[in-house]
Amino acid sequence: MTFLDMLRNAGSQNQSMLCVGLDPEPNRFPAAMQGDASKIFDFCAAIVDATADLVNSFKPQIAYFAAHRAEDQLERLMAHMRAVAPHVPVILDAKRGDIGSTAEQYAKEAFERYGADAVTLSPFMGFDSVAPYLKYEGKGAFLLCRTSNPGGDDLQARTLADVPGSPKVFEHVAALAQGPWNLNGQLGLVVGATRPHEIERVREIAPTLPLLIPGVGAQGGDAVATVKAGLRAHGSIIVNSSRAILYASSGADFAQAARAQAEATRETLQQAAREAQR
Ligand SMILES: O=c1ccn([C@@H]2O[C@H](COP(=O)(O)O)[C@@H](O)[C@H]2O)c(=O)[nH]1
Repeated sequence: MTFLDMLRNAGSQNQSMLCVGLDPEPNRFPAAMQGDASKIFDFCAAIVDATADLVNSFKPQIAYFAAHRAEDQLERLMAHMRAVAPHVPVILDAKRGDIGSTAEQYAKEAFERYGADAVTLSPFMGFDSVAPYLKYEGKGAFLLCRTSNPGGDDLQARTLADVPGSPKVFEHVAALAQGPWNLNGQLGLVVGATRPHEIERVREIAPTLPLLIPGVGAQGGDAVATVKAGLRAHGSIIVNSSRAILYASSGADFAQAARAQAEATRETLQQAAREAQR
């Protein structure tokens, strides 16, 4: 089954646009595990088990594993997600971008080593840095377009004077992903929930692409405005929240608290979708 099929199925089975982000920081684990990087798998698996029926996807962020030499735990977690929630796609947040020969290795890492269903990529090095991922049939690739961080303005909001219509950089990325770069319909875009007006703009340019939208929760993005902007066209949306769910409680009840927070966030998103459809 392709990434897009899985996303559609999980979204309708779980009635959800929510993606739970897996950004494990051992210093924020509950007392019995605190500071212990060998517990990364246990912590994340408990979150996955508690939320698998509430999400349309999971998004492990690879830096949180690699920083603790815990790639083996990420491999175990990928296998665990496949076992307990085979219908839920997993987006590996790696934000890779490199020359073609190196990109081939990164693609192998994401899709063969970790068995991800989709990956995040930086488009900054151009199409030949993206193409190796598209050789993996049915896998998804999300290009950074208009990111949630303040520094996203530094380059993404600049104007490209030598491209017809003088688009901003993020508009050009959206147009490339909707058009010439999207050879087999595998591309999506990353757009921050902190920028609902620009989600609208991206939707005008890229009406059919799936949008991965981080920034609700800890970064303060507007979940309701995000859904209304993202659902203006036909593509699906994946609204990520990581820390607000993972660390909803610092106690032994962290998994139950994560479930409650995920449930509330899912309901906020669904309610916004209902209002948008009125
Ligand atoms: O523009 C972007 C692209 C990616 N991210 C990633 O999403 C999560 C957000 O975590 P929160 O705890 O919900 O803030 C994190 O993994 C980022 O690396 C992003 O925030 N913005």
